[in-house]
Amino acid sequence: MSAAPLSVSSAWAVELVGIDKRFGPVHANRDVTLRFAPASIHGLVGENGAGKSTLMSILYGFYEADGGEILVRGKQVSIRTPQDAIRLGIGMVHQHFMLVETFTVLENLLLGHEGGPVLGPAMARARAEVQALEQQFGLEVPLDALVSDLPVGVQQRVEILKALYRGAEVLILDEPTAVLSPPEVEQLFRILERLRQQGRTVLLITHKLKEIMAITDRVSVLRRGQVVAEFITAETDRQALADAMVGRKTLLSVDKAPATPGPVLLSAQNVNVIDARGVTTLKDACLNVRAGEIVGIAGVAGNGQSELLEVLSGMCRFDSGTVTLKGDEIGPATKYDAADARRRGLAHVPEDRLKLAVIKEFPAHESAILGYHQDKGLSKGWRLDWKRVVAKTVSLMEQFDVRPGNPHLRTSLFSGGNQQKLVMAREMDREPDILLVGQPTRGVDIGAIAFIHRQLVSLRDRGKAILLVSAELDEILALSDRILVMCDGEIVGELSAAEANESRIGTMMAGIKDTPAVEGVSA
Ligand SMILES: Nc1ncnc2c1ncn2[C@@H]1O[C@H](COP(=O)(O)OP(=O)(O)OP(=O)(O)O)[C@@H](O)[C@H]1O
Repeated sequence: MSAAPLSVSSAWAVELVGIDKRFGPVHANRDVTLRFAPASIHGLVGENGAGKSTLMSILYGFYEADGGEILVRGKQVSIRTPQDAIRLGIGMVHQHFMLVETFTVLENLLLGHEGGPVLGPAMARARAEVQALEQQFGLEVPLDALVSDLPVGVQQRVEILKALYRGAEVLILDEPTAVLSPPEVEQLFRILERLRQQGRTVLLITHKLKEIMAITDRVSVLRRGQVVAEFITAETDRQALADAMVGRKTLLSVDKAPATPGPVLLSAQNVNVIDARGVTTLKDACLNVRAGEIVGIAGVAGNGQSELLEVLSGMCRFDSGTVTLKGDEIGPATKYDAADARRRGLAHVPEDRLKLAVIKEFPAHESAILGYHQDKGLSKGWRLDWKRVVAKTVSLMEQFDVRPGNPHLRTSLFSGGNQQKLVMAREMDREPDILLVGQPTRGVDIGAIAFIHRQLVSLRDRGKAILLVSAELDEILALSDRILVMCDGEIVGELSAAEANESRIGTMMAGIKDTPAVEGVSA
């Protein structure tokens, strides 16, 4: 089934008119009217919980609206299921891909195909049709490879191709760049531009205003379920978008004084990690983090940053080398786990919030004390004192502006940004001497990002040592006093904040070594 030619009987590809949706007491979409043009990329921005995903889920048939109507190419339609949406030429690429990992790309593309299993000549025809689409949109994917063997950027291309193969004229992408490396983002943008040139409509949900400015034609801003602003992208800027999202003036840059570093509190010397397959995932890592400084680790995801954080936080063993925590040496044979790390004054905000930092199914007050159950202030005798736990959670929620401030609400019902603020509050509450923090603002809206950044700078200014791993170069550049760059399991270079810029870091991320400066990576 190749994509049908665009037949436009209206100036709009899709119109959402007066869409309303409630989840119990939450009014997720309030009388939303939005119109999307053919041959355009339309951005949708808003704070966590503003109602973007709900609106797109209504368009894709996951949820039914309580009120309002949807028009596709000028005709009123009823979309009750994703199959209805697909039949109307609407496709969606989710943040978490919906592919069968043990199938090949081609098998995934044909899965759920209306004609049932495709064999022999029909299979050859389907392959030819898919290849034609690949050509048309510049979407290269290895059709016979197993999905599980593909990098995340290629899996995403499979999802896009799948939607196009099912005839999508309108493609919804929910935070598509959250999991991509910078070169993968560039490649995705080239594909989206090709889609636009070929008359398709792309609806792009993202928290990254830079992406909105780079690629969209128009952008709509949602706040508390309502459309509060619409812009032609060329006529606006990031600041205006940020202000509309938050509803007040927002500081986009991080306000910080130069660091005054003290003694080294955390160091690694020639640390190596060899994984179960015998691959060295962390090679001879050497670094120092001093009191009163933020050291940022830049790199394309999967180049050893996660292993480095896991070793330093006691979550993963290392095979050789030494870690020194406030003067105490830790070797591969030393007993050192996450609880030991905490006792020694090291706190850790893990990269994978949902897997490692909270328990989704538990109420917020249980996630808010995870790892700190044995604190004397939380127990009565040998049992946890739940009243104190709840009171502690309420206080953390107040300090870190966690919304809603309900300690009994299930953790999974908070937005990503609010879950992250809860984790940051928990880890910073004990004034750790050393904080390891991985991807602190992934999936987090700009209001919460500004808040989290301020907290990190203030911790630094209180003389603490912070090691920050982030896939966001802007974040690394905004926060770090020194920057180390990792590639292929190695720290390939170091730059001071003054020397660092995107292009220099980008070159190092590609594995081209730079001369160590200031502290020296092997210092
Ligand atoms: N299935 C659901 N049940 C109950 N409440 C929900 C459900 N889905 C969303 N909500 C609530 O509806 C509101 C809008 O959520 P939505 O996910 O649409 O926001 P968003 O703008 O996409 O946020 P984010 O940027 O965090 O993804 C939030 O308050 C959210 O908690």
